[in-house]
Amino acid sequence: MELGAPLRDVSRETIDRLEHYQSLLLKWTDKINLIAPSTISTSWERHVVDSAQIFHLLSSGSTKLTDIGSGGGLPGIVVAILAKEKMPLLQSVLVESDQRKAVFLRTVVRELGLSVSVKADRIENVTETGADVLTARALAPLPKLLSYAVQLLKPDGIALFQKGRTFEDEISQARDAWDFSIDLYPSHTDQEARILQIKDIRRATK
Ligand SMILES: C[S@@+](CC[C@H](N)C(=O)[O-])C[C@H]1O[C@@H](n2cnc3c(N)ncnc32)[C@H](O)[C@@H]1O
Repeated sequence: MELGAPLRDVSRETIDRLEHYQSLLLKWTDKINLIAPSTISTSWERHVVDSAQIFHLLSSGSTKLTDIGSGGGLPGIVVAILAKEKMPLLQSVLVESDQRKAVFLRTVVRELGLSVSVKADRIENVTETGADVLTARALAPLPKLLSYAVQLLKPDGIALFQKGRTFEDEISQARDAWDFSIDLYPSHTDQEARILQIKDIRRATK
């Protein structure tokens, strides 16, 4: 197994936990389609390593992370596994409206002893606000993600969104309705993808 750059400096225990998570993900995917069948054979790189990149973009003082539309726990569970070793004060909330996926997420949290609570609800109903960091992967177009960000982040919080090749179009669309500052990071797992680090998000005043 190729660890990938985002996992080179982690302990054997953390790799064991990530492998345990991957095996649960593959086992449950048979029944509830947590990842696309076409990505099963490349799931380590495509999902685990891809999600681990997010951990390296957290600021060191982060204590409260919210991951929305977590699905099978990407990136939220992977980030929480890395945080268990490297950022033990980080507490995460994973928001997932599909009840079966929420059961899966709670199973992983229990088996791996992670500092994570799972909200089996729609993002729009979440009342825990004031997150330091908001993450989302494969959930919604950027303008929609920004509306979730203003709902859930503290004023100086940071959003980390993983986007594929449409990232430039999504950013320019979002500029119609939102003001924000953004930094783009390359993805280790997909040349065409970017990680969008966004802050100072406000509705645009026309
Ligand atoms: C395409 S999946 C992506 C899952 C995961 N983030 C990943 O990268 O594999 C989107 C997930 O978001 C959930 N979802 C979509 N809209 C939601 C909403 N409004 N509130 C909560 N969960 C939502 C869906 O149930 C689904 O599991």
